[in-house]
Amino acid sequence: MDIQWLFLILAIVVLVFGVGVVVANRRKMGSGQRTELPPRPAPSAPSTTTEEPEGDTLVEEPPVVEPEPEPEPVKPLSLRDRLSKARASFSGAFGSILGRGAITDETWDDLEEALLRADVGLGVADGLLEPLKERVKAKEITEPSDLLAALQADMIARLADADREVHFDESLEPGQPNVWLFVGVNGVGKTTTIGKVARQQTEAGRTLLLAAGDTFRAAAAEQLGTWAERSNTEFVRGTEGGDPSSVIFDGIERAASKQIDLVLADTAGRLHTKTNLMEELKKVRRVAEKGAGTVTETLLVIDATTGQNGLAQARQFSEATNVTGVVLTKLDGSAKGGIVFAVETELGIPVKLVGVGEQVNDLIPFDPDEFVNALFDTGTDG
Ligand SMILES: Nc1nc2c(ncn2[C@@H]2O[C@H](COP(=O)(O)OP(=O)(O)OP(=O)(O)O)[C@@H](O)[C@H]2O)c(=O)[nH]1
Repeated sequence: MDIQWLFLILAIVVLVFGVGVVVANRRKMGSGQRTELPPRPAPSAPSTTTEEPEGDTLVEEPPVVEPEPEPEPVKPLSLRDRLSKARASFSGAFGSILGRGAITDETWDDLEEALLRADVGLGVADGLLEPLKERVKAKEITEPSDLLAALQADMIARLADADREVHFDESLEPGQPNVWLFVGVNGVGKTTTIGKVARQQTEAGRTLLLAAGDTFRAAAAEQLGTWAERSNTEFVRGTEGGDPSSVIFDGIERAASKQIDLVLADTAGRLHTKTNLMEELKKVRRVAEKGAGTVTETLLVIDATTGQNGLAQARQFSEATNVTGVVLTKLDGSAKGGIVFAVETELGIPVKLVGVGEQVNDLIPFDPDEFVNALFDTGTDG
């Protein structure tokens, strides 16, 4: 064989062997890489893509998002929760009465004290307890628990039969707005109450205008303006120290021209001039009735924390103007919820709405059953 041919055959053998070794090494390396891959992120990792070699392509996995834990539902406070201070006036007395096991002289002292502390007034306290004493004397009631149940029922009965509707006259023509006047001394929560009513009435589908007839304090008008913005209602205000009646008159005229359903009118609780407040309120009412509107409610706003003082105010206001209902505010912070009984029994004015907090939904229709039951429900207070 020619030496050249020998070299050529040798070179081919070496080449074939070399390629075989390289391919075998590559295979080996390929399988080694796979085992050295970093571990896959756990499903809960926030990363949204996972790279995993599969041949030469990168596979995108859908993001693994763990569901957010359900937020604990916020339980709205019940009337019972809001009345914790008022209930405290009763719970101590009820505890001692039930603890004694029999109806004694102390039972009557405890009950009278609890009722007076809650500010129902002496007349109402006597009116509630005297008939019960007769029933105990006649052995119709013998157990302390039955006595408390009878008192609870009598308190509910005393508040029954009142017309608690806030009146809106649907029969008035467009251009003849209903007018609700809000009266009461400063700081009782008039402006806040108007804001809450505005929101509720707007949600009920009525169109509204708020008239800032309290011209004593510029801040009061500004506060009302903010409520008007929040509930997207029309708003009329006057100059500071201006005539409250004219602001309300202008408001009613504007509402009439725009065919607005309802005007909520804030009034002064104090005046710049020496004019008597009550005379001013009479004038407000006269002027409000002069134009296109009809006053269908005059709501007296009373701060429940003032107890019997509130009663004195109610008497004065009702003598000056035809008060058709009471709004009792701040019942949530008051131990003197008994004022409800004093106002209704002594003045015959129904409590129509109660304020139980500062938020827009914290104004609710007054429900005697719910109210009295909340006062007596001392079960879990300890
Ligand atoms: N806790 C509680 N606070 C209330 C309630 N109603 C009103 N308030 C608060 O009482 C304060 C006085 O309320 P306003 O609405 O400004 O009282 P006002 O009668 O208009 O007083 P002036 O603006 O001074 O005429 C504010 O801080 C209100 O948030 C209620 O039902 N519960």
